[in-house]
Amino acid sequence: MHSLSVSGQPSLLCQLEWKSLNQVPDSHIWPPDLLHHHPTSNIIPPSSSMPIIDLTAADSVLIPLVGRACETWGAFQITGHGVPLRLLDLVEAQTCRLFSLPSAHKLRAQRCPSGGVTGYGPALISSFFSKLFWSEGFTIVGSAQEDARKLWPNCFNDFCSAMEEYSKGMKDLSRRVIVLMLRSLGLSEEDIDEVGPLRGHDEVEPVLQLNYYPPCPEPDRTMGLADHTDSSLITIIHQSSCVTGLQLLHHDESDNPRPQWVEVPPILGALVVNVGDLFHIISNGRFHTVIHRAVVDRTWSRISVAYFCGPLAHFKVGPIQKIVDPNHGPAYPGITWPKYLSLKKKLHNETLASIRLPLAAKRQDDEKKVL
Ligand SMILES: C=C1C[C@]23C[C@H]1CC[C@H]2[C@@]12CCC[C@@](C)(C(=O)O1)[C@H]2[C@@H]3C(=O)O
Ligand SMILES: O=C(O)CCC(=O)C(=O)O
Ligand SMILES: [Fe+2]
Repeated sequence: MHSLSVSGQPSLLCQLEWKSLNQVPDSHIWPPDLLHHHPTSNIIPPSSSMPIIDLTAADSVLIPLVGRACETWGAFQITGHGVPLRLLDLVEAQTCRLFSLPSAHKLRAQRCPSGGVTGYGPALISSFFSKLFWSEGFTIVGSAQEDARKLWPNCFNDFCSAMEEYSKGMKDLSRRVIVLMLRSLGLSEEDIDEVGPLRGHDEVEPVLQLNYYPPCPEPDRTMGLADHTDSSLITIIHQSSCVTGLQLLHHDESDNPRPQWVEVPPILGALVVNVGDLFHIISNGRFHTVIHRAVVDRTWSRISVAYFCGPLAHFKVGPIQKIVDPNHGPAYPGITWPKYLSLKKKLHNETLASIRLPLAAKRQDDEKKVL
């Protein structure tokens, strides 16, 4: 997927020696208005909690559960997914090994400042903010070999084989989850083969984002990873099992008129599935693309490994015709993943709104007015 390019990241990497700091430097202090909008403390316990779905159940049980989770939360945790704990521990250990390297060493694999996607650096969305994130990232598109060689010229293999095995596991799992999601929209197995975004799934280059959030002396003054939606169809996240950090913005319509940040509790061996922007598009807006962020902890560091599952680069993703209500028409045009990403690098959280089509009913009204 070399056609993916997200540029505009800060060329100067402010690489901190996190451990030496006993307060947050100005470069990482987030303005109170941004933090005020989304306070990191005072999280009201939600009246319902995020769905946890055990994939060992029968498909007939899973399909409605998955559908409801995607419509109401845009995210859910999965257990019984078949990815062995050994593999989750392995990928976490290799991620830990990478981020434990000395700063100067990690910078050898720095993401190319003029528009690179792969390599070491702040998360790509960091270019939208004047303050830096309390985190480090490492992005792998396809093979990790080139960058891993720069980090460990003589022993890059352990890292690469862990990432490869993990990506393979995630690829199979993402297919399974996507099929359940499509079935919940009313598509049959045959429909999925015909129209589904899974065409060429095996050839899609895996995208992995490794995130490291060091302990922070003043966690309420900074941000690990600011609120965003993922561009993918779905993202599968493994988070370290003892520290909370991932939060979802959830709108609990029954009780609370305002959306609230809800913590995603780490559960040993469970994985988090996020609905991304592209699935929101193919479901014609029925599935909720979830706004999420990561906050940091005073005492503990945290690691997460996110697998972004998207369609083949040339595949145009648009609302699936069979599920579009003819009275309203499609809410979005067809778009490829690389095209969507290039818009996202300019518009960030406004991207979906920028391509949304007026409702067919409204279009007809407007057309009548012109006549
Ligand atoms: C395939 C993808 C998806 C990307 C861009 C590109 C490679 C890295 C991904 C992330 C990972 C971190 C959050 C995010 C928001 C970011 O800053 O970089 C993601 C972004 C997206 O989902 O838009
Ligand atoms: O650290 C986390 O749990 C979230 C990571 C994330 O949202 C991402 O990589 O896109
Ligand atoms: Fe994300």
